[in-house]
Amino acid sequence: DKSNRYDLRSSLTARDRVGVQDFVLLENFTSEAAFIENLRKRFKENLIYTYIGSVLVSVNPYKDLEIYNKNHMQRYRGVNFYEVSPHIYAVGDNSYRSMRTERKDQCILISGESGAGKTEASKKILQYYAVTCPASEQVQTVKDRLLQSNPVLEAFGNAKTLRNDNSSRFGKYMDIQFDFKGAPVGGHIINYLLEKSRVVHQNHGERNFHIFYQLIEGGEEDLLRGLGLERNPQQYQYLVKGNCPKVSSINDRTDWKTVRKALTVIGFDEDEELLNIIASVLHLGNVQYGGEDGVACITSDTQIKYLARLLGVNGTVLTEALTHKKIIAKGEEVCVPLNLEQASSARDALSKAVYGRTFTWLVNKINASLTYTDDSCKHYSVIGLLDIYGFEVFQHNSFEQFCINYCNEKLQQLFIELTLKSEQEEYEAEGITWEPVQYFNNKIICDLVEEKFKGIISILDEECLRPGDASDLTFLEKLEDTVGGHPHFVTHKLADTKTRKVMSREEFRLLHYAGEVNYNVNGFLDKNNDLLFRNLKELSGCYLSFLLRPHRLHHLLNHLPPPSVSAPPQAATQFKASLAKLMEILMSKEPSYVRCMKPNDSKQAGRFDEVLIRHQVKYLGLMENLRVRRAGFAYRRRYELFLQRYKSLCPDTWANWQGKAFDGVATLVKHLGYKPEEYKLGRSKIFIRFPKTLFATEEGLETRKHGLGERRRRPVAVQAWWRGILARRRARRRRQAADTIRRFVKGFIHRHRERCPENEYFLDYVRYSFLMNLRRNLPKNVLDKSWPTPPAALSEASELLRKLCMQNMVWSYCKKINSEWKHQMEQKMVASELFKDKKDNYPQSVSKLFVNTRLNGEDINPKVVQALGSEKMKYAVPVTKYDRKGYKARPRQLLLTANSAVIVEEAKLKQRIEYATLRGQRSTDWGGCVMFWVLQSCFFLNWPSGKEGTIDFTPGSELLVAKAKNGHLSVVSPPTFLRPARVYAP
Ligand SMILES: Nc1ncnc2c1ncn2[C@@H]1O[C@H](COP(=O)(O)OP(=O)(O)OP(=O)(O)O)[C@@H](O)[C@H]1O
Repeated sequence: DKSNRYDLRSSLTARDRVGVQDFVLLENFTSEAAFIENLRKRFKENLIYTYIGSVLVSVNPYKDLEIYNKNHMQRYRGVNFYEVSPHIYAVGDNSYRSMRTERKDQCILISGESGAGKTEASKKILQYYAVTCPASEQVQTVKDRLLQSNPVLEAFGNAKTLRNDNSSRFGKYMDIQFDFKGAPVGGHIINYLLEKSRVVHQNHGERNFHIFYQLIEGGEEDLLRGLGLERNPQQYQYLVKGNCPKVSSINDRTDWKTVRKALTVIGFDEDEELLNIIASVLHLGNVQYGGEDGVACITSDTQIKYLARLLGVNGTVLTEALTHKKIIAKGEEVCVPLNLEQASSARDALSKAVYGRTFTWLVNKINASLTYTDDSCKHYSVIGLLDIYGFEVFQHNSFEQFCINYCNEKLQQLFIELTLKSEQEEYEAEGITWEPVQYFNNKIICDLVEEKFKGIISILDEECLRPGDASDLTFLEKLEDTVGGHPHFVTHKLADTKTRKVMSREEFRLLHYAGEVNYNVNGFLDKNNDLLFRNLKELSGCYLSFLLRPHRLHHLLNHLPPPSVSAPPQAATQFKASLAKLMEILMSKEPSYVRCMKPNDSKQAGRFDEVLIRHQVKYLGLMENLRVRRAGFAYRRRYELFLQRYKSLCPDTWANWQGKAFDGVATLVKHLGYKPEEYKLGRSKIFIRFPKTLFATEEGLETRKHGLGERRRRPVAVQAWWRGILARRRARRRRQAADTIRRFVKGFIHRHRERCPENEYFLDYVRYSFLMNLRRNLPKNVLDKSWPTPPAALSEASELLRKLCMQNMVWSYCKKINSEWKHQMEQKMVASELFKDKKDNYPQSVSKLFVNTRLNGEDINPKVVQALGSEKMKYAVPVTKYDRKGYKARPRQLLLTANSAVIVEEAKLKQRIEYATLRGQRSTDWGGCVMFWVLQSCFFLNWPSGKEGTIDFTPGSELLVAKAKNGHLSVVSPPTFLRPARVYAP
């Protein structure tokens, strides 16, 4: 993984870095022109993705780019958001990882106008999960079904429009459920506001839902014959309105095969009935009316025959239902014929209702096949994908645009709720100083639309339900009366002259957060009513018989027109309720945003229409988004969580931090080298300003985890085993210690008794410690009288030992006495007799040995040798030589060594010199009477007898022997040289 990451980083070429990858890094981040220029620059290089913090902005390339293969998927796996070039896979991966690590449900909200690439983006995320998430055999089935749900839903819910050849004509929210291992195990889809009007009418250049064309183009001959269909779309009124049955970018025949296969994967076994209904809708469209006096009658019964067969209804009842309506007059039910226009409306209403319910039923079937049935996995995490129509602003905007734009207001409200507002509130709550960002809170517009009693939807419902001649125009008047003063509402009547010029009298204008939109009220009431003529519902028992079988789709009953007394919820109200539910779902999750844009209106690759882009930048609220990102902090986490996650990165916080979490985090970030401008510490959370700071930390963690993980996995078993051994060892030691203490105490109590089991441990211990003590403190010499005090039990043995020791010392002492020593002793004895109590310095002289010279009869001034103990003094060495008998002494030499000063006979000296290696100076000139050699550690003076002289010793760094001016012999010597430590006194 790591090497992969480096590969990837190095693959971030100069091209990848065109402009900025994240708008947050734009120098001039408040300039819309700079924003668009960055988009343009990147788009020209086929870099269609750019971030605003964690929001992904995507521009539809209208061509296949080589950035969606498996290699790419693998590269984005587990890689931090900012390490690689922006991509839809990074968003998918980020949500997936957050879900896994933080155990929080996620949602990815994909918005943008028709053709901007929302559906493609959601499919890419789904494919990413299908490829990269772990899978078992069962999971593979779920993955397949999740993927295959797309072609089915697209066949029934998508159509070619002017803006998009494959436009989703419904909103879709899809939950992907993951088990604890992170494998996708199920899913659930909620659909919103299918554009049913397309079944009966299409604008020029547009088509009906794909499935009709697929069936006619791709259906096998037998199948078509059975359904009473011809292989020619031109034959069907519902397929010719847009005058565009064939589209070059669409291959209906292959798509048909794909859909059939997908239906099999999903486990769909009612496709025969499904196709019957699709064919019925086409036959219904071909029901033609004629008639006189305004009374409608069906001109040909061919369609009725087919319909009766395909739907299993009675032909006469169907004919009656398509040409009459029931009304209650004076308490009685009366059957009233319809005029031509009314009959056509009834027919179209039936077609729309049939198709709409079939679509809902299909979604339910898909959901049933995606339901995860394993009971052992009750707790799964969820990633929701919302692919919903973006803001729509056309030349003529109607009820559908009103609903769609209302939905977008709600989503913007959610965005504000989840990011902008809560962000600022959080900073305040955490005590973090932050300049508040001014943003437009669109709640005021949401309220204008949805408020109870006073909102536009309530007023519309009221008009639909009130008795009397309610019409689209009376609805408009009602609006003027009720919300006329609202700052975001204008009508022709209320507008200033300038606005009046661009508004018709049938329009009202809403000032949406993204811009102004004029809505034409024509058809508002009908579309909101969405009702079948009351008597058509009687058909329901048969024409939708298979749908109504309880075990199949019992809930469809709820969607059927209710009995005449209680009115069904109106379309807008239903939509409002389902949006409220959606908001609730999204609110409980952590959102990620993908903002899709289309670069031009002609579906062309490489064309970047700045006007169109500017428009989208505005109504996607991107500049607002960027402003907030730049002012705020990119990331925040509770101290406990932050510390828990990153503690291993600092030796002070690893493995456990004992103090407060706040202090731990402070220590940690200090260790990580965060700069003051990069973060702030709030009351309970750390706030990190730039994503890159966090990602550097994340990377550190990854590296560390890699190391730790390796080490941790292998030794777990060893650790457990070793811990067991240590614990047992500690327990054994504790037991032994307690036992020892117990025996010691008992022994102490019985210490004066004879040796017995109670005190034997104690006595042994005492004996042992006495002997050890004695060994360390034996007397040093025969004169030393010290002896450790024995314990009572050992006094006798101690005395015996003491005597033995003394005898031993005396014996060794005696052994050392040689004849010379013996002689000394005798001398000392003589001296004692002579000087004891007579000479003051006698006591000090006792321990001093007589030097040989003296013993040899030499007469050396005692001062000489004594003084040799100090180097700083001046020493006189008077050497007058006589032997005892008065003969001239044999030539003598003064030998000064490190320890002694002795006069030796020349002959003996020569002998010594032979042993020594002569290294040093030799001088013969000291008043003509001195000969000396300087050896490494001593020097010799050749001293003629009867001569007197003075030697001056001075410490110095180098040995130097010379005749001084005053006639003395000057010896400069290093401190270690010629420093007699012990001398023999003469
Ligand atoms: N990432 C992409 N790479 C290549 N082509 C793309 C990409 N995204 C979108 N397109 C092209 O743009 C067309 C429209 O995209 P898509 O159907 O996803 O738009 P949409 O936003 O879902 O529109 P609608 O709201 O009408 O459903 C696609 O059919 C495809 O041809």
